[in-house]
Amino acid sequence: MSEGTAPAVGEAASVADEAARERLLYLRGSIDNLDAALVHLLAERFKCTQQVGELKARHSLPPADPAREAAQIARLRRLAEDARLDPAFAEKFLNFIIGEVVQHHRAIADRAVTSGEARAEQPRTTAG
Ligand SMILES: O=C(O)C(=O)C[C@]1(C(=O)O)C=C[C@@H](O)C=C1
Repeated sequence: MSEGTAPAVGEAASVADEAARERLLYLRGSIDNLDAALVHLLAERFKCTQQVGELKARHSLPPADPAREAAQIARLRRLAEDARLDPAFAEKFLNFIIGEVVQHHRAIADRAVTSGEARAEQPRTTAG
């Protein structure tokens, strides 16, 4: 800005541009931190579901549990509403993750069957 005079129109615009650029950088820093947190949270979730998949395969339990999924979706929609997040988006996001988990569960179950690790069905008794 030239000293002792009002800023020229172009100068004022470039000061505003500079402030906008700084704000954008600041917000992008937060977005990067949040994306990193999401990756870590998802990694922890998949560590748990990996163990669930192995447990289910060992005990010949079905990979998907629609009743559990319905309860999770209803809960997440409520949480999203409270947090002012679009519940339809929350549902789509959870369905996307669960779809991936079920695929992993199926792959684990297939491997368990091939390697003979899956627990064989209990033979039916004739008595009773
Ligand atoms: O809780 C289970 O039974 C899981 O296998 C985990 C999970 C999930 O990702 O939350 C995945 C598949 C099921 O249909 C339900 C839930």
